[in-house]
Amino acid sequence: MTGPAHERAATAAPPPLRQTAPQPPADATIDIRNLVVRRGGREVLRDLTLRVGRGTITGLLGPSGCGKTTLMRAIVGTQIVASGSVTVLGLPAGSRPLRSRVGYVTQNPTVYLDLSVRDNVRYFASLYGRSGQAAAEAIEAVGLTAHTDQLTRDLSGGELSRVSLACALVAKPDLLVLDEPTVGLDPVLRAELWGRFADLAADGVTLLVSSHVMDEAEHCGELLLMREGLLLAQLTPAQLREETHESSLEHAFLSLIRAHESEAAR
Ligand SMILES: Nc1ncnc2c1ncn2[C@@H]1O[C@H](COP(=O)(O)OP(=O)(O)OP(=O)(O)O)[C@@H](O)[C@H]1O
Repeated sequence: MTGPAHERAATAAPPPLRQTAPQPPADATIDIRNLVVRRGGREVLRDLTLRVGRGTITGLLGPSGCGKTTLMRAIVGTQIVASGSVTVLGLPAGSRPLRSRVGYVTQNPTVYLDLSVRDNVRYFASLYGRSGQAAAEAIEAVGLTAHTDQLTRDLSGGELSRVSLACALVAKPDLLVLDEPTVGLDPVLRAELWGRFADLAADGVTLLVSSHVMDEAEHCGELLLMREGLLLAQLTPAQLREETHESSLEHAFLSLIRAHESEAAR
């Protein structure tokens, strides 16, 4: 989006960052300092500083175009950054040793359409030295056991994205970055996936999950709330409700945005 209003928004000095959630320890899984990213000649991430602790589920929330995917790309090391630092598991984002330790599932499923579900997941298993049994477990975890022998080209959109997720899960990464993993899933499957994410976090896996649906925020231990390339707040769902005096997380986020806008206008 271009235009005078947006250009003004991109150059206005951001109000102070609100970070009310308990700060994770120094050995945070993700440690970002003063990150600036430009795309198409525009600052799409504007001086972001945040830390994400190990074994947590962090929800990355904000309206379409606010920079969620760009931030995830910076974390997995596929985004050129203009300035600032992104450290993952103690190493610079994108460095070679992180390749097997960081899983990234994009919004566009990246699977081989001419292979079955099993063969896709087994292929990724072999890349990471995992067994056929691990592949079967990953397929089970995403609820696709009944489709194991089906060619992926014959799957529905939601099923296809779950194959991508299984391919990431089979590597048993320390950090799993998921871009809108529940889009197109029915409520039962959504609940099951969030249950699975909770199990992974309990095992020490760190999950960063983006969504633009605020009711997903309920499943997260902590939230990163973004708007127009800025991090508005890092806090828990309970803190968001408390700060805004709103019981619905959707209303709470809107209230936070309004408070931020009036702060910026002053
Ligand atoms: N390749 C590109 N070239 C120029 N600008 C881009 C490019 N990709 C993204 N942008 C812009 O960067 C901004 C952030 O995009 P990003 O995809 O990170 O947003 P998002 O929050 O993930 O959106 P959504 O929820 O719709 O996926 C948007 O304004 C977008 O138009």
